[in-house]
Amino acid sequence: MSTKRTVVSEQEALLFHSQGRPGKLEIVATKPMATQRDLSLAYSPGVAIPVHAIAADASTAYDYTSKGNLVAVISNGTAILGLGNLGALASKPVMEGKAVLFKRFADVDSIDLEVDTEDVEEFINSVRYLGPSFGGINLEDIKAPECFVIESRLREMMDIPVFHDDQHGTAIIAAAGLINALDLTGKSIKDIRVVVNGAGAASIACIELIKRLGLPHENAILCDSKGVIYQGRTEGMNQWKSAHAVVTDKRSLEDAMQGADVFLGLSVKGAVTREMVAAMAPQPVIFAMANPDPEITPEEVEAVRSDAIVATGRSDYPNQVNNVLGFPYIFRGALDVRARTINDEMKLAAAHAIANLAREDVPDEVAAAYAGSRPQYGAKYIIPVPFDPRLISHIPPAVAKAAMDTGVARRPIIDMKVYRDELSARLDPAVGLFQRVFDEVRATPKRVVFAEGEEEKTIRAALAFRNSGYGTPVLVGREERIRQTIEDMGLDTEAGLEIHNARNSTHTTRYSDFLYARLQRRGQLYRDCQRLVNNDRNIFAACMVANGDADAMVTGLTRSYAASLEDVRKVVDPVPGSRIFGLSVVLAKGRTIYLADTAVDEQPTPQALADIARQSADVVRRLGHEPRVAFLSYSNFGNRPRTSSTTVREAVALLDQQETDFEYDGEMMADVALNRQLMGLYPFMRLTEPANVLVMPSLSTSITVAKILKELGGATVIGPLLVGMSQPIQIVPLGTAVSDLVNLSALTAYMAR
Ligand SMILES: NC(=O)C1=CN([C@@H]2O[C@H](COP(=O)(O)OP(=O)(O)OC[C@H]3O[C@@H](n4cnc5c(N)ncnc54)[C@H](OP(=O)(O)O)[C@@H]3O)[C@@H](O)[C@H]2O)C=CC1
Ligand SMILES: CC(=O)C(=O)O
Ligand SMILES: [Mg+2]
Repeated sequence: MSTKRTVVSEQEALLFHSQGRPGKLEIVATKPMATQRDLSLAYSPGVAIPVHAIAADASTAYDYTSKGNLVAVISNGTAILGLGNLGALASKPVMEGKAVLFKRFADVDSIDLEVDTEDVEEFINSVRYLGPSFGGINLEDIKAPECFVIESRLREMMDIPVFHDDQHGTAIIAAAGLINALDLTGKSIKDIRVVVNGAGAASIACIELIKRLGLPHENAILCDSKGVIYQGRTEGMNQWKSAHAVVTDKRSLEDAMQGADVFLGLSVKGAVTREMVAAMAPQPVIFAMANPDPEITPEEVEAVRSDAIVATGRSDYPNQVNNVLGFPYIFRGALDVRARTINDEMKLAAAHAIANLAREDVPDEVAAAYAGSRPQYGAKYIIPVPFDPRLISHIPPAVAKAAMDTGVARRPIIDMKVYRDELSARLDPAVGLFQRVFDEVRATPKRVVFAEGEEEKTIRAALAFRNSGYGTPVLVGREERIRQTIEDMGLDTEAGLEIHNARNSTHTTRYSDFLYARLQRRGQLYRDCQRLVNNDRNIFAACMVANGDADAMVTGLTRSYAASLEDVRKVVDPVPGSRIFGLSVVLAKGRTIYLADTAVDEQPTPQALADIARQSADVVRRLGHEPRVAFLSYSNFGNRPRTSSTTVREAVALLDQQETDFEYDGEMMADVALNRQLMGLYPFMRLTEPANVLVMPSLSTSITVAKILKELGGATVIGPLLVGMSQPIQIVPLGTAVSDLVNLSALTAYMAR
């Protein structure tokens, strides 16, 4: 529930998709392919053995291939979101998107397949023979009524789950939201009057599931582009619409909305007016779920009804009723029991699991996923957000259990508690961490000054910073030049950006006075200070922060780290008693590891290493991790004592003499620090879990390690964060990419809170 709306521009969306490797997906091998032997095992001749095994017993395909964790997202693009029939190829970004959401939220591997036909038989024939490849089929954005025929025929033909997400995924989430909305308004499903706008894939499935929950047939009115679906209507009808036709004299959506308790919109943008909402019953429930733009916005509803419970399909309003809350977890549960199908019992189990989760108290670590504001079950929180880390351990077990209870599970789960723990462990904790940090920045936006304001990369980062709702970017540079660059790049307007030209700023006298007071006894005349403020953008930007005109600063794209640091140090001091150093954040293999010092001290003394450990532990805690510090060297606990390992040992001994509130130990090698089994070789080790903070013996080691991890290890390396300054100021490495610059700016803003 972000308090600030995230706006993405068209350019950003295109750049996001085109940058680096085009698209959002790649395929990665799970086995080594390095040697002749690997090749002999993976391919001929070794591969013949699993071939024979599978031919003899089909169920072993789940053991020897990726089938059991692989879902195909298949579309023909005839109903892409609410954008209409734009064809198979145009649907690919959405299908790739669904595939990556499968991975991100439930660790399900997924591939998109776009089938270029609108013919029902051709489509069915393209999919029906693909069963051996996959553990499940997620049909997507196929328009009604063809989708009903396609899904039901494929369900009959295939022995794996075939699930049209726009139908059932949406129905499950809408049902979960409705269960809670009715609970909150004290209305019974037996008594309410429901209007559904749209009579396509999503709407028909929603109304069917809600009727299964107890809504009487005659209490629901469906509308489509021709108005109310009444008994006897002939225009634009089909058997699925007819099944929900009622006897009524209402003919338009406007008529139907009179006195209705619930509105479910699965149609198109702007289909509902304020007048229609005003005419609804007290405490109306309005789910305007058309994507990307709802039938009516929450602001418009709010203008006429303060007693409504409102949901949309979007992530930037409270109550996101979107099938992303369901499909990753529903398939996770179905795959884990090797289900033959996803039946109604499994769908209802998922709906209840989601509804129940919203009623549970939100623990501290989960509150973090909610943009700093702890959600409380109520009108603005009827349903969990997609980033709620509890979804993975709540929904799949409910789905799996229902599959087992209804006899469609081919491999029952023996111990649900163990299964739940395994599910939680599947999520990458780093993603959650940064989501939390960035959400908190959005909740308390900051003014961040970008010293190198004329650089194209800086401008892009500043616009992304603004669009992400992190705060107001302040660019230092010449206005004309910056405006021209923005125009040349074909980018958005500069609205929401501030530009300060150091040469004609009204602040320069104040900053020169400030700088002179600091530097007069360091050999600088007043006019030297004036020149620095006027000419050096790092000095000007740092003065803005030091004088309270900005909350934080970012620089470094165009100068060496050391030169930028030297500039900044003229204006800002370290925190008294603290040391200045760099802390890099490494995200790799689902782990977050912090490396220090990656920026400043070439050959730290034992005291410096001890200080770096202590200060790193503080920062890591502020970022939401419990620090476990390993002092690294080329030896383990004195087994090869030389000068450099002795320095590290002395650092540990120094910390031993101080009062500390975090785990640390050393010296040790990196593999011992990170690998639980190897840790076991040293039973006296004081770390209870593998380390997450690695204090490196020297600058050259730490920077080398960070660079190798990034280039060869596939790790994301953020930073280094500059630690120990009395103001939140960050220096990025030369040539940093725009996305890293945005991440570091957001982290800087976070540190400024
Ligand atoms: N929030 C979520 O999770 C989800 C949202 N959706 C959204 O629901 C919408 C429909 O998707 P889907 O069911 O897959 O698409 P379909 O093409 O299957 O159905 C679209 C339906 O909308 C109706 N419609 C179109 N224009 C209007 C109008 N002005 N007034 C009333 N009804 C209208 C069509 O009427 P007719 O039959 O007369 O042509 C049709 O019944 C999309 O906006 C989609 O983004 C879908 C899935 C999930
Ligand atoms: C969310 C989704 O699947 C849709 O709008 O089509
Ligand atoms: Mg869809």
